[in-house]
Amino acid sequence: MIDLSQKPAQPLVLPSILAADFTTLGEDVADVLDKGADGIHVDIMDGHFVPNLSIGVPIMASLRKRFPDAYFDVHLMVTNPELFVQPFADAGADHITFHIEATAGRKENHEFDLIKQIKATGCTAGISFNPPTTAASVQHLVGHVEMFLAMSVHPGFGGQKFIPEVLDKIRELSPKLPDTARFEIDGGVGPVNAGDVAAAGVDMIVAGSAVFGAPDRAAAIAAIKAG
Ligand SMILES: O=C(CO)[C@@H](O)[C@H](O)COP(=O)(O)O
Repeated sequence: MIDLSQKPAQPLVLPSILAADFTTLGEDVADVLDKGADGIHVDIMDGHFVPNLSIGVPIMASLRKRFPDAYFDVHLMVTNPELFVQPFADAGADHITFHIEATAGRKENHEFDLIKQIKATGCTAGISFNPPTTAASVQHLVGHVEMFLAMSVHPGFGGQKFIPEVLDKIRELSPKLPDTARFEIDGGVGPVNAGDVAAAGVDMIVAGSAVFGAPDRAAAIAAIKAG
């Protein structure tokens, strides 16, 4: 089980189930957990915040039932995160991340209300920011969330090309995090650029196609961790 308050010796790898085969999801998840994945990244898309749909609460509940000891990192790419925090927590999420962009135009301090709501469920809380969003936009949440998640592709789809400019934002923000918070990256990461993202200050790597699409998933996970 991942403890976000502890810095891992090597980056943790969390395969994104968006790249799994949904007809054999349970087997795919079992396989990557067996082959060294530290947890599973669960991408939730509402077709509004991002131009795509993914999965909902029943899949999260089924995953938790089948994998009682696995770590599930839920990433809400949705316009109204407050509607989904409790349902995903009840379904078995360990951690819930929402987007700072989803708080734009909402009432003042909406992000703090969301963090409080997530923590009240017993989950840890994370904040995500898209490639065009500055590090300064989330800096006020240092000390309030257990995870910062930098999107290194425009959210909505797996298999996109890594946006290297995101590394500058990670270099800027990661030194400001307390030892008890983690920095995660998501999108276009695999063995070829894992070393660069780790050097920039990331200690949790979401990898979809680079893991589920690899001919040897154990080797892919090991290579991402090794950097
Ligand atoms: O959230 C997203 C995309 O919105 C990611 O989790 C991707 O699904 C990661 O997939 P790869 O880029 O690693 O294939």
